[in-house]
Amino acid sequence: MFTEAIAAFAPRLPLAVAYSGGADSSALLRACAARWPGQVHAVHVHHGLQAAADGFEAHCRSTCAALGVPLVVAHVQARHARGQSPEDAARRARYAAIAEVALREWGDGGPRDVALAQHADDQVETIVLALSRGAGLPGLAAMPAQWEQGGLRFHRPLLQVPGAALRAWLAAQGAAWIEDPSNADTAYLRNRIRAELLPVLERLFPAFRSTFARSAAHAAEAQQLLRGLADQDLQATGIPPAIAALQALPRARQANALRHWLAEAHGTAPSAVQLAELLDQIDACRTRGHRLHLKVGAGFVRRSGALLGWYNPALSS
Ligand SMILES: Nc1ncnc2c1ncn2[C@@H]1O[C@H](COP(=O)(O)OP(=O)(O)OP(=O)(O)O)[C@@H](O)[C@H]1O
Repeated sequence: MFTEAIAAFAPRLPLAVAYSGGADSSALLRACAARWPGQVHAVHVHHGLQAAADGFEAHCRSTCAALGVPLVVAHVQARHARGQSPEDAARRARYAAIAEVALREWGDGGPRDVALAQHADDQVETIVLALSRGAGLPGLAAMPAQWEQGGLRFHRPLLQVPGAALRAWLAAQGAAWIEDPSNADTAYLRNRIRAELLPVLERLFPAFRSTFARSAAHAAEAQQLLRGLADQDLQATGIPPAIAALQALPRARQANALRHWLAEAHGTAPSAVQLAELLDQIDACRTRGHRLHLKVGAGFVRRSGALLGWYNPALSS
């Protein structure tokens, strides 16, 4: 399964592999370096978060030297904002650091494609986590196999490969990797899902990796349609949206348009309760003197004349 996934992977060359030193990215790096000799780079992100980070970097340096793969190390200090998980903050900081390395170190003729080693088990964990917090379609769509950011194209070529297949391949190569101690830390829900839930799913639904992935793909497709609809509706309502134009839309379309407006213009997301309250208020807002002022996401939505507006008092002071 792993070798088939590598054979089917068709990035632009040269290619960079995001290499943590862990099992998954070690397998990806070795397989890519063997498939495209002299055309593969590695990038390692040193997280100031863990005491062990220096050891990870040293391991990556010696492996890359042995493989003849040029390695760049980027240092980040990921701090998470309130309401953001430390893992999310680390992930965002990591992708931004990789994009910066690409600009600074690789330059013209250097890699523009970057491969990440998330696999089918990671995808299932992402879907289960999304379900557990009542996520909508964007969350259920889970991780995309490809996206663009900072002028780079990121790929996840292993999303159909079970984690065990990667480790089996690596062990057969006699290759060493680092076991990140935080992967066994049961304080992280993701690790408990991996250790406790995945074995049960395996027993009850042996095809769960591919069926869950299919559901995620359906969600991603539906989300694309909703995005298109929100774009159309926001063209009609304007940005920020006019209250009367919102009222002309069915409630579910108002909700969809409002979610997109808040996410794209303000980087914030309403809770289900906040959105329901906002929709009720918009519906009730039929007279000139009607006030509207509600906590929404990380700030407030208020009426300003014929329009809605969003502000965050912490940012505007
Ligand atoms: N410190 C890092 N430097 C570079 N790339 C990283 C780093 N951490 C993670 N990645 C990339 O992001 C992918 C997903 O990261 P995640 O933290 O979910 O997995 P991981 O447990 O670190 O994976 P691996 O077994 O490859 O170490 C990794 O497979 C790797 O390609």
